[in-house]
Parts: sequence; structure tokens; C-alpha cells
Amino acid sequence: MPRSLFRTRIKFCGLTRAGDVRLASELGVDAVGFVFAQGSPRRIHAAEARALREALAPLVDAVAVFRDNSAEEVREVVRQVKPSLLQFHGGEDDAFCRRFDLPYVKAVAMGAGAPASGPALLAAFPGASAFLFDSHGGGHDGGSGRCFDWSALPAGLGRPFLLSGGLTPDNAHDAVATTQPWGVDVSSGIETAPGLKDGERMRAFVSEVRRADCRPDDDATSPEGGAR
Ligand SMILES: O=C(O)c1ccccc1NCC(=O)[C@H](O)[C@H](O)COP(=O)(O)O
Repeated sequence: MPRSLFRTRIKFCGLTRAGDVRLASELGVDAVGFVFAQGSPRRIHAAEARALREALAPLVDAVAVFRDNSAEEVREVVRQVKPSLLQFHGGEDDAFCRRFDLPYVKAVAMGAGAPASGPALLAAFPGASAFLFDSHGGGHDGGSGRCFDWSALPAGLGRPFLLSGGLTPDNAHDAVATTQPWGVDVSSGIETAPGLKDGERMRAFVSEVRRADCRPDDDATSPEGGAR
């Protein structure tokens, strides 16, 4: 597809307040993430996420984010929140991720150096709808606000990917222009404190991603729509 027609998808992650969910929808964000990982400062419970989901506009996805949660916990979230997508940030394998009959995104740890090759990731997670490259690993958690070396992104993935980890309004344009992802995922970079999003930073982030998308003279194509 010509880059001039391509729109980078945006996911805001770790939302905990209905007002932030409403503003994300108004800004045209494609998805919001609710974090259920134990120990996360952004962790909410299924009943809270269910209430937040009601603040979400139509055509905006709710993503449930897990890290080594039990199958019972995942099932309870699926039952109460009705997410359209699951995101797994821990040591879950493909069989576990597929158990819930919903599309899933597998987060790949870039914090401990270069990951497996693209084909090896796809072989390990053939059921993944997409991969999300984040800065966790090597002692760092998701939602850390840390960048990783974008040149270490694996090629030959054969699936769309989301770029994550330390994105902010200041680096969003470069991140999109450099890596041409299917989508971007941000948490700390649009916050005043963990879980509390900042309206101006949310606006600025979307605006910078759209600025990177808006390159009408660029007839370069996006291979497989953001797949590597
Ligand atoms: O956000 C968390 O606290 C979190 C904790 C444990 C596992 C995953 C978590 N977040 C997942 C996300 O998708 C974040 O948006 C992603 O890690 C990027 O975060 P940031 O670097 O702060 O933008």
C-alpha cells in the first residue's frame, strides 16, 4: 500500500479513568489498553475495566493486557469486559494465548537485547494477530517509559507489529518514520503519573503520529501493511 494512504494505528495503554477513555476516543485513537498484570501501578480489576469500557466510543477497541495471569483471571476479564483483543506480556505460549477464542497480540521483550528472528517468533506464536515490541526484559517491566534500539527489530515477521516502549510526543514522529509500524503503543509518555493520562500529551502524541503519516509526496510502499 502507498504510504500516503496508510494510517498508523494508535493504542493508548494503561488507562484507569473514564475521562481519559473518552478523550482517547475523541482523538481518534484505535484502541485503549486496560492492564491486569499483577504488580503494575496501572493494574485495574475486571469490574473497573467493565465500567471504563462503557466510556469507550463505538469502533474503538478495548485491549486486555496480561502478564502471566491465570487462565481463570483471563476468562473472568473476557466475560466481564468483553475486550476485542488480548495482549500477553509474560511467558505465555501460543497454546495459552489461543485458549480464549479472541485475537491476541504477543509482546516481545526487547530489553534484554535482540529477540529471536522474525520467522522464529512466528513459528513460536503462529496464532498471534500481531507482535508488540516493547522494552521489558532484562529486569525491566512493561510500561517502563524506556526506549529500545529500534534497529534491533526483527525482519521476516510476516505479521503486523506495534512499536512500543518509551514513546512520547517528542519521539513519536521519528519512531513512525523510522520503523513504519502497523501501530504504536504508548503509556508513560502521555502520563503525569502511572495510570493518569495527560490531555495535552495525548493530543500531542496523536498529532505527531499523524504528522509522520502525512507524507503525500512519499510514494514508498509499506510492506504487507506494517509487517516486517
Ligand atoms: O503498563 C504497565 O504497567 C504494564 C505492566 C506489566 C505488563 C505490561 C504493561 N504495559 C503494557 C503496555 O502495552 C505498555 O503500553 C507498554 O509497555 C509501553 O509502555 P511505555 O514504555 O510506558 O510507553
